[in-house]
Amino acid sequence: MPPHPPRLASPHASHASSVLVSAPGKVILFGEHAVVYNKPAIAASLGLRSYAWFRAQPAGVSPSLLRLNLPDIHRTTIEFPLVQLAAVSREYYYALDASDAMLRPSVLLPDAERALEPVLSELPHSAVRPAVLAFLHLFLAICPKLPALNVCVRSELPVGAGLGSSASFSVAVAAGLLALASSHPDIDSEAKEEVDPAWRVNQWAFMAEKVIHGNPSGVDNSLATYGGAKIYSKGQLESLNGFSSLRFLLTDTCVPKNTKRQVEMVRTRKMRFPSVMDLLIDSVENIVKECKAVFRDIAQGTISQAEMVSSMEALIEMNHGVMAACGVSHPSLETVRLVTASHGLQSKLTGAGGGGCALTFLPPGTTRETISAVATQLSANGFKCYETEVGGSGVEVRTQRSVDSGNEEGEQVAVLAAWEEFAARPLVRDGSGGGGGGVDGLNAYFESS
Ligand SMILES: Nc1ncnc2c1ncn2[C@@H]1O[C@H](COP(=O)(O)OP(=O)(O)O)[C@@H](O)[C@H]1O
Ligand SMILES: C[C@@](O)(CCOP(=O)(O)O)CC(=O)O
Ligand SMILES: [Mg+2]
Repeated sequence: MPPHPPRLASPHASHASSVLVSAPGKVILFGEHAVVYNKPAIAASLGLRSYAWFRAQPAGVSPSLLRLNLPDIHRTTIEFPLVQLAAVSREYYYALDASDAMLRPSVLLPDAERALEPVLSELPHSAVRPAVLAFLHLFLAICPKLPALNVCVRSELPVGAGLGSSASFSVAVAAGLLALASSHPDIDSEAKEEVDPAWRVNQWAFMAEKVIHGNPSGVDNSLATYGGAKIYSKGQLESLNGFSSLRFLLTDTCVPKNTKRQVEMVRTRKMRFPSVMDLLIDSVENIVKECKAVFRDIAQGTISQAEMVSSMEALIEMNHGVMAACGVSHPSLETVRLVTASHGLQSKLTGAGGGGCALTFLPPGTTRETISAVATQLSANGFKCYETEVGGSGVEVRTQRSVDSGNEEGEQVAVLAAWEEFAARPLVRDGSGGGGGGVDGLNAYFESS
């Protein structure tokens, strides 16, 4: 650990790069909550993504700042003068457990969190604190030279709805900071070590998820990092052929839920009634095994499509029932189930439950008319429907072309305009937008890395 406050990066280094990262949300088909107890879960990345744009602070700005723009959570903008961060950082680094804390992903220990308290005390909303604390932990640990940055994170995902917005936020932030750290000659950090970059992103994102969730299983950040349609079990991912060809409707009940609270609730019930809860959790494991067998059988041609559909529907119904028994359903989720069942479609909660999203299985051949009729009825209940692909790419990191060098003034202006648009895009839950507005225009300025 550095025994003294870190040396700040030279504030306006001309080689400072900007980075645009995107990471998907996820949908859990089977296994939420049980996965916290080391049971397997079946999950896939979603077509809805979070985008984090990191820009080096323009030359001439004083004082040097970390400016964090999080419009999706109460339109938050926070500025941390770097001298203020440097002042708290001595305690923070001291409190990190290992002497090589910067060399490997490290959990935010209570003393390190306490050290950050002076810069956190005035955060207005409860949703803001975990996100900012997670960001600061990664920023200080990954970039100990404290570069001056503007950071904006936007999401196509509804926040707090069971689609893994916290994990896609965590993965995007981890990947962006690691990319900056490895490309910035003024920032010496672990990023120069020879470790699989995706592994490192995933591990740091897991640390951020711990700040936000308390006790995450790791399934969400793993899917947001690696993408695809997978079985997740004890930190390992296994591809699951057949899953990504299935279609689902996602319904956000717009009832806010908090994953940390939901996970704690299940733990409390498990401590109170272990003999009951252990069986429920084991039964989720068996549902996952049955689902895996269905995918195997359909791939081998030993069951018909109709048999596959009827098995999936039964498993969805059973998994939801078990989750309800664990105490994590909600009247709004039961309404989704009733509405979709009246059209012959099965639904279950997805994610932490207690509100948030339900997933409805759309068997092959479900007509457009049926989907529209269901969506219309769900909307009439105040819910919001998403039809989205599953199994797409994981985290993507793109670095900005040489506009930071100051040679291309016109392009600088255009990038700034794109930034403003990116930050001002309407919120998903406003019902007024979402879906990538302000992101498409950025493609011209970034290249894959
Ligand atoms: N785009 C975002 N910007 C800032 N913070 C975010 C964003 N997305 C998620 N978060 C953080 O994650 C929390 C929601 O996490 P969680 O309760 O796990 O719900 P979810 O099911 O969406 O992951 C938010 O309260 C916030 O702290
Ligand atoms: C309930 C849980 O299984 C999934 C939570 O997902 P989400 O935050 O509701 O998107 C918790 C976890 O796996 O860490
Ligand atoms: Mg979450």
